[in-house]
This record gives sequence, structure tokens and C-alpha cells, in this order.
Amino acid sequence: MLTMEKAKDYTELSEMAAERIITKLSQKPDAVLGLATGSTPEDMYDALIKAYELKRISFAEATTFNLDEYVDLDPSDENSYAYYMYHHLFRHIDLSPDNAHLPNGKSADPDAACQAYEQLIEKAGGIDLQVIGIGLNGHIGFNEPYTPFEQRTHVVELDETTRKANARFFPDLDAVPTHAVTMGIQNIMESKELLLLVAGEQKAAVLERLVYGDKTEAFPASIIKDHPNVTIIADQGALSGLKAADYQTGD
Ligand SMILES: N[C@@H]1[C@@H](O)[C@H](O)[C@@H](COP(=O)(O)O)O[C@@H]1O
Repeated sequence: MLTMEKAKDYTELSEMAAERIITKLSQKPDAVLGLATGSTPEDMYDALIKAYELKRISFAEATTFNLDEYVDLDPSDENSYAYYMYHHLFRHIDLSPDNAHLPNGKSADPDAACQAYEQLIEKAGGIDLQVIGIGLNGHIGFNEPYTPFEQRTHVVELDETTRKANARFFPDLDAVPTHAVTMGIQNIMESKELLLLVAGEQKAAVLERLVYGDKTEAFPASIIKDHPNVTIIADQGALSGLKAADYQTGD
């Protein structure tokens, strides 16, 4: 079932997304959370930190798995996703470092590292709630267009468009890694619940394609319509290409 929730702006979207995680942790303190990076979830993390400071939630029993990580960036590199997570969330909360997982982008044996990551997820009981964003080309995690839907955790060569979109975080385009490790589309689909966040007018065309377009490997996010429990939270800008009836009633 796909449910669409409308936020009036990015702030409300972030609060709504945080509330979903707060509810999950209240019902299941040892929940396994799938986390994402990028600009979109930044304020959701701020809202979660606030909720933690107000003692509304604790992460003491929780476990987290991130979707992806660049290849060859050290966790201390401020452009690595390990650093992003530490900076935006982990250092502010009571999540045990032993329970905070990201793919290993620095392994000498990347395939073995991908398998080990999957085993950790399995051992934790699978992901209860996976937060995802969407790239301008429809990628989820770092699963670029034409990634097979059955793909599991793997090393990817990043699209030029993705490297350009993410260059804003780096000194220049050349500094953007060419490869990343990402959970596969299959792993994302195996999570018990999916929460897709879409913010801003620059994402209106991708959201429009996701909602009205066909399921195709050319547009990786299109697969999520097959997931049994997916919620899209989108703000007004992102929703600007949709007919109102399509998001007020859900689908
Ligand atoms: N690998 C990440 C994705 O996990 C993220 O969801 C997406 C959108 O990012 P943003 O939220 O900055 O638009 O692109 C990045 O490249």
C-alpha cells in the first residue's frame, strides 16, 4: 500500500518524518532503522535530536543501518556518509556506536564487505523502517538507473549526473568519488516499512514520474510501488506536478 502525505514545507516534512521514527521507537525500542543521507533528511535528524533531548525517545536499544557509503573515503573525511551520520545524528544521541552501521567503502575485498553487511542486517532481524530519499534520476540509495531490481548490496560506479548533483558537498567535481557501496534495491524492498522523503520543486518531476510512471529499471524508485507498506512524505514544492486528488486521498 502506498500512502502519500502532504507537508506544507520542508520543516513540516522533517517533523512528520521524525514523528514516524519516534512512533516506531516508542512501539519498539529495539527497532532496526534504515537511514539515509543527502540534504533531505538533515532536518529530520535535527527533530530527532530534539525529541531525544526532551526525553521523548531513546536510541539505547536501537540499531541503525545506512543505505550507502562512498568508496575510498575515510570515516573521518567530512564528505563520507559515516562522518555525515556522526555529525548530524550519532554524536548527539545515545545510540551505541556498536549498533550504528554503514557499508564499508574502504574494504580491500568489497564483495566480502557487502556480504558481511547483509549478514549483519539479517542478524539484527531485518530493517523495521527504512528512510529513503530519491535522486534526480530516480536513484534510491546509490542504485542508479538500470540497476536490476533484484540487485543486493554492491559496489556501483556513480552516474555522472549523480556526481554532479553531489558535487555541492565537495571542493570540486573531481573530488567526488567515482564509486560507492549501496544496499541493493532488493534489500530496500525487504525492509518491513519504507518512508520516502521528497522535498522541493527540483524534485517535482521525479515525484511526478514516480507516481504516474511505469515500473521500470530505468527509474529505480518506481519499484517501491510494489512494496506492501510505503509512505511518501512530500512537501508542496515536490508535489507541484501532481493532481491534488492524487495525494489528498492517498493511493
Ligand atoms: N546517495 C544519496 C541518496 O541516498 C539520496 O537519497 C539522494 C538524494 O539526495 P538529496 O536528499 O540531497 O536530494 O542522493 C544521494 O546521492
